[in-house]
Amino acid sequence: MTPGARIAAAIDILDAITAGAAAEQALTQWARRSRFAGAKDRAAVRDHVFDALRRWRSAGAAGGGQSGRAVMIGLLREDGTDPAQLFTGERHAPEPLSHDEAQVPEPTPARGVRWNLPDWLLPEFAESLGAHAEATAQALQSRAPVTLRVNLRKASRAEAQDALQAEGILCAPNPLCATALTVTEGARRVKQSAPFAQGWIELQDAASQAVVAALPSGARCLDYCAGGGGKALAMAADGRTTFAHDIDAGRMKDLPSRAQRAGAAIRLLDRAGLEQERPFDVVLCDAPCSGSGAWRRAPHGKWTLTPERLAELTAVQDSILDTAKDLVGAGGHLVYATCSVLRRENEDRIAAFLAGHNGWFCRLEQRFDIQQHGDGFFTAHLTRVKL
Ligand SMILES: C[S@@+](CC[C@H](N)C(=O)[O-])C[C@H]1O[C@@H](n2cnc3c(N)ncnc32)[C@H](O)[C@@H]1O
Repeated sequence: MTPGARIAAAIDILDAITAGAAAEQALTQWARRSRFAGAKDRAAVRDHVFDALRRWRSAGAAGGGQSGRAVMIGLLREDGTDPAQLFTGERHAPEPLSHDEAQVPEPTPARGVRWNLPDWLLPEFAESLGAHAEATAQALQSRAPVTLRVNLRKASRAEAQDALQAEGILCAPNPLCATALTVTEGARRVKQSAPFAQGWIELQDAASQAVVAALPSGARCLDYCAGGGGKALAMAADGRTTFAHDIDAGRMKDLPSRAQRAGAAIRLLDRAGLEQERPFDVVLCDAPCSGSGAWRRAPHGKWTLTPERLAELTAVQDSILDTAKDLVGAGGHLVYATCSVLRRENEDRIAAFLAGHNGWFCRLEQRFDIQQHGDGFFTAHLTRVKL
């Protein structure tokens, strides 16, 4: 595909997203009907679409509208490319710019446009992040690093780095966690590499790894909201006896094969299994959240979150902590984590838990800022008082 044809594809996909499709679904549907597109084309189109979603408001302002076409025009302008060079109408490129489209709009000073967030979220960001609010909103406008977790049961970080380098995948140690490597070249080949096949590495954000590395000590650990099991795998690699649960067991379907690849033993527990196996020394609740700390990776979430949905999420978070606390033994720890930067999903939930439950104290609350090395995360350690 020509560069212009890739832009045209991105415009179609963005229009499908605006019409209500989920971003991944719109990309998959485009890929299915575009068999001619090679791996590089698909990657380039995906990058255009995700860049546009990260900067939807500012790109729309620079392109003079809210359509996929206007947003792509604006995105090119923001990146210093004259859109007329690519909007040629030739070889599947978008039609040339109209007279109106060729007029570059005056830059707007509106904060929601500069921060590329919906207006209702601006006070949430300001209250949650104070002096860091603007920098956080800015950080969400660029791509996230590709980060690996080295499985120290199989290889040291240096050994994994060398093995990846031998396959042309270059990495640098990530300062957020001793198990983390940031991929600097060859990220798209990671899943085909021998270190991946042999269970030496997993794809995992560095702050996510740091949350597990900071867990309180305790031999029997439960990942109560395990999902795909990224954190359970990290717990098991740390030598803990690891159990995994999720209200939606289907989300854990790949966990047994991932654990086998990693050489880890993880027991999946349903509700009855939880009753049999409790109490645990550490129960991690990596709760469902807005995902605002990871909106670089899933930028559509910025525009689909609503105040109502946020209120629903905080109710789910409270209920998860309330149920999971009963699985923790005396002197044990209930650990809360989200990949959100919003106070309402973080510190406020811990305050609400402590206000409603006697016999617990909070030993640690830690925020991880969105930055070059990792996503935004929050974790808190609640300890059950020994009677
Ligand atoms: C943020 S994701 C977990 C991601 C996972 N820990 C990882 O590191 O890959 C949250 C998970 O919580 C699960 N969940 C939602 N409500 C729950 C509940 N009441 N009890 C247990 N799990 C729940 C969801 O199905 C989802 O898989």
